[in-house]
Amino acid sequence: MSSPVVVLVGPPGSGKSTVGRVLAERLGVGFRDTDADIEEQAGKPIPDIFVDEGEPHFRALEAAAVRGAANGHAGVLALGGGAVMAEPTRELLRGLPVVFLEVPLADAVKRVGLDAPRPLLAVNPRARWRELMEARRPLYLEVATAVVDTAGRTPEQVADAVLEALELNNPHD
Ligand SMILES: Nc1ncnc2c1ncn2[C@@H]1O[C@H](COP(=O)(O)OP(=O)(O)OP(=O)(O)O)[C@@H](O)[C@H]1O
Ligand SMILES: O=C(O)C1=C[C@@H](O)[C@@H](O)[C@H](O)C1
Ligand SMILES: [Mg+2]
Repeated sequence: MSSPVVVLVGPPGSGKSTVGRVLAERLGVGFRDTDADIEEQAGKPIPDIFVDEGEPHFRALEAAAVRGAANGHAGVLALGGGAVMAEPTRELLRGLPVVFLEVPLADAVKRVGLDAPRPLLAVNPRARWRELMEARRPLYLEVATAVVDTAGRTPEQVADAVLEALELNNPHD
């Protein structure tokens, strides 16, 4: 069974999806994003899943999506921001090259404010983001084999730092 060459974890706005695509292109491998897998399977956007079926249902779909991708996808894999909250998911990630993309609150709020709606950050995004990070930071650190700071870096620079952290060959060097 094939497994990912890089798994990206981190909070909303850390750039997992954006950097993941850059990394996949650099490495010449495929890219998968569990958020996209869930939307495809459910046939609707994530905010609609939260509204129609609730967060617990979304988390169950997410755990299944990570299981599928961690056991069959040989490229770059980006996880949803909350995927690491599930213990079975953290267990699955053990032994895989997992990079925690760090981002300070100010940058994250700037970034996610410009992007698609995120149900957990719909109200009072700054306070919510801080709360999420407090609960999740230890979990991101638990699964990570490397931590990369994204502050003040473009997605391309973050991709370079990820390759360096994992000692993977960067075709751009
Ligand atoms: N290093 C960066 N510098 C500036 N903007 C960035 C950077 N990385 C990502 N962005 C922008 O931030 C927004 C959020 O990025 P992205 O969707 O990749 O985050 P994510 O970590 O996948 O979030 P989620 O957990 O919600 O899936 C996008 O608009 C993206 O273009
Ligand atoms: O941080 C979170 O809990 C989430 C992040 C997104 O990637 C999506 O998975 C969803 O919006 C939930
Ligand atoms: Mg994403």
